[in-house]
Amino acid sequence: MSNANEKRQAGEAAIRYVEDGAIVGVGTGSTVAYFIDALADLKDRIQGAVSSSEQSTAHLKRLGIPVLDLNATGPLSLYVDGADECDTHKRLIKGGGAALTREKIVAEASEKFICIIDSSKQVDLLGKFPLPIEVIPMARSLIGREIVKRGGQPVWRDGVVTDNGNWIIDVHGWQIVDPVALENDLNQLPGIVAVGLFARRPADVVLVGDRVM
Ligand SMILES: O=C[C@H](O)[C@H](O)[C@H](O)COP(=O)(O)O
Repeated sequence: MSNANEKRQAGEAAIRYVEDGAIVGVGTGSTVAYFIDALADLKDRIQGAVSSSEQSTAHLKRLGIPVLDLNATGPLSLYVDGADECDTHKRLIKGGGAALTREKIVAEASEKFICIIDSSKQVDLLGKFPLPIEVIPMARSLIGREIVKRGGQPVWRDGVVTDNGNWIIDVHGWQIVDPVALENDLNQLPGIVAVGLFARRPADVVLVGDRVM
């Protein structure tokens, strides 16, 4: 079961990685919400944030933190985000909140990725949490069939439209022994926008509550 106290501790602990003058990449979700709250106390000491979702953008703006365009900022020094699962190599499943594609873009643009989680997210093997995949709507069935060929059970997250206007398929039943190989394989399929596996680009630091993993 997830632990709100550990999420808050992790969100607040991540603040120690924020340097004066920084532009901070900001993820999405309930753990990141604690980070955004804490970041507001530093808003006069940073240039602003690059956001990974409309939800985080609204939260940042509400607290008076400038939201900047990644095309204008160039590379970022720091990205802070939560996860749905994290293995011992800091490889992640993300996308429970459907924000995976923009999260992946901001993570890729950032030098350091700090992942903030509670202890319920720690696993030895990724895959108990259904793997979210963002797909172009017309490719939903095509991708569903490709997933079945690979032994997964695809479930359309009916009614959910991502910030990019696409759909989400959650894949149940995969025990992900080689996350890099699966990520690379799925990335080849036309119609997949992004896979919620962060294995090619794992986190650099994982905070479980206020403790470095
Ligand atoms: O799409 C959502 C994101 O990947 C979140 O970072 C992830 O689902 C974890 O969210 P939470 O901190 O609410 O558990």
